[in-house]
Amino acid sequence: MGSMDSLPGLPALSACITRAVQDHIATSTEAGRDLSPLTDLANSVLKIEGYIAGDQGREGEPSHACRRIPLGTIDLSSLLSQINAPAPAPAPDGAADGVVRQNGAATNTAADCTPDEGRTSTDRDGGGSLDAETGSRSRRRNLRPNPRTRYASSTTTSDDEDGANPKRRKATGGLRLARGANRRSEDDESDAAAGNGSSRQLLVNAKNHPQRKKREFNDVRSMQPSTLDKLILGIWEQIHGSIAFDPQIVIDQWRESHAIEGTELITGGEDMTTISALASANREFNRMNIFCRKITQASRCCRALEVIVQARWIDYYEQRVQTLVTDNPDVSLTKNKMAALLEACQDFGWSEKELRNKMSIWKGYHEIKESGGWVSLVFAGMGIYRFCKYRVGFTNDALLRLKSLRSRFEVAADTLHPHWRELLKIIGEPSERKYYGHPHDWVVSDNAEPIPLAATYVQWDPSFSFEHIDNSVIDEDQWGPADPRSLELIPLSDVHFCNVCHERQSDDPKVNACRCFPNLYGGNSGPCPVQVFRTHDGRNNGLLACVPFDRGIAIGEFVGLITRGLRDLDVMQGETVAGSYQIYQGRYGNYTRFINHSCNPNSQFHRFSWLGVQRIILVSKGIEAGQEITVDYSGRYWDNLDKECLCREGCCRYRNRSITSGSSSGGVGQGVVNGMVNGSELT
Ligand SMILES: C[S@@+](CC[C@H](N)C(=O)[O-])C[C@H]1O[C@@H](n2cnc3c(N)ncnc32)[C@H](O)[C@@H]1O
Repeated sequence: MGSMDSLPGLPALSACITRAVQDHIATSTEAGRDLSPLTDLANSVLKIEGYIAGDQGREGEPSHACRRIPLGTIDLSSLLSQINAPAPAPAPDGAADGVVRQNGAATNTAADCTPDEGRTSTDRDGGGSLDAETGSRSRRRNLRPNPRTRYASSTTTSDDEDGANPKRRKATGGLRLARGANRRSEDDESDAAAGNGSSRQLLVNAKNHPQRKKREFNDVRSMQPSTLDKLILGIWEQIHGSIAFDPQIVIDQWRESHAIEGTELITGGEDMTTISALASANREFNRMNIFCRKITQASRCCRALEVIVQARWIDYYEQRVQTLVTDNPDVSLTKNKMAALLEACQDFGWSEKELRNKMSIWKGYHEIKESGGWVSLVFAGMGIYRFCKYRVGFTNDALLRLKSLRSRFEVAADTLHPHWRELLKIIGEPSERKYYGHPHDWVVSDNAEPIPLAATYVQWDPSFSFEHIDNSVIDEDQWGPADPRSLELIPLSDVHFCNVCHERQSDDPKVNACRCFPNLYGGNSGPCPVQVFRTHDGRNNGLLACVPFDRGIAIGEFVGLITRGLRDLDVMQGETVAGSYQIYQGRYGNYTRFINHSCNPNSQFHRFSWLGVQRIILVSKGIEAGQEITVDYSGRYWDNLDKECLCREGCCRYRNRSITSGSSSGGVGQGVVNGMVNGSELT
């Protein structure tokens, strides 16, 4: 019988099969499926063997011999015990983690499945125990117990959150939704404590929040997005990115580069010592950063210009062919095309082959423009070249998908980069801006024109208005200049440390060392890649993720008017040493106001302190690009809402309820009566 050594490739195959078994166990457990056939074998070892069909046998063996190939064994007891038992500390050699033994040797299964052979099992899966709330990809990774997941335990105390009492997490997964009686009684208790039985409240789950997955050096995503996905993600990232897109900068930069002393940085190039000397001085380094940023911006505009001109060239080429066909009706189409091509070759100074190669890519740009509009070309970034060169996934469906995104791209681009269309003037295309205001002043849908936000509320509130703000505003009539969210009655110091990572916090990026939620705090926040969208199922609007939000990433802070004493309006309620305060999003706030409820949500509210001030932030539990962002409003909210839940989850807790009176405003809760929905008590 052949040994694994003598059959190259089989260890990898074996590892893949083993991994499939592990995945099956993991996903079945998370989905709550019955694993009894396996658990009955909990003390056993699963042996995997294969046959090679039509195998001629090895030299010296009869050709009809059916060769059995040992593909390894899986220690079920170790695998199942990780799922069912409290998490042990990670074994340094991965031996406790679904180890596969092949011919006696312990082998790292995933490493064999992927090209990065050098990884140890500790490298690979570093974090996460089995967790019911994670997306399937993370679930697979989370087979390994993670000593860092103390927040996730349903038994953790608030001490845990401060890091004072780290406990191992229960394998049941603290992020699992508490359901039924337990959940309701928990809610009721908190209600009673707050003396707030009648308001609709969202629940901040203070005891745990989704932990960000630590990116490992060798982390390989098991499911790579398709090339079209990458292209689309690239467009969203460029639109929401930190680099301002303004074609004017190309011209300004050109002028500036000749006017300032640093001209030699781009024109001289004669000696690198000039650059080194400049960089060594702090001031000069700073200047160099700004210069470099401007050049990067300019280059991005130039690259966009190049792509749109090349796509436009295809239109001109086709027009030229048409003219030739009209002028030479007796000449075949192919010959007319060749004639047009050769004319162009002369002007370009390229060979026919060179031009044909380039044309095939430019035709790709042209097709993308026809579907996704100029906006998708302008913001596509470098990925577009590869997409058009290799045409992986460049199908009609892909083009239809781009078409459905076109107006969504335009809303984001027009509102975040108001001048981008100026580039289109150069190619003789209309350049008037279509969408004004804030990105979230528009409600988008696939395959339909965006509509103004106010139009989607007018049936409940004819005078609806909503101002988008980045930071909460203190209602001074109620609180004076003091911020009731402040965690210290008398501020002891101007220096603040994070109560999670214990690092220094500052709005100045040079001073800040807290990286807990870097997209929100620490000086480098940008526009959040989300859009308000039309739901068409009775929930009015909702919030859509344009890009993926990995588990543990903050989506946004719940901001609004910090006030108190509001009645019959829906508010988020907070609690600090100063007492109770309310965050009211009725007239101003941010995109967190548009998040709908789900009984199986993909985000959750979480308390965080920034610069000594309590914040309520929305943290992702793992959200894919294009998914609706949802949160669990909690029983306290639904107890006071005369409406059925439309989340359509199998585990829905608030559907088929008996509705007592007329539903609040018939739809969205932010109508005439309630002005704004939300409410939570921060206990
Ligand atoms: C914070 S708002 C969310 C945004 C809201 N859909 C809108 O268009 O403004 C909460 C309101 O949205 C509606 N809503 C949210 N989630 C829902 C759900 N799962 N089922 C039914 N209605 C929901 C309810 O009217 C609720 O009062």
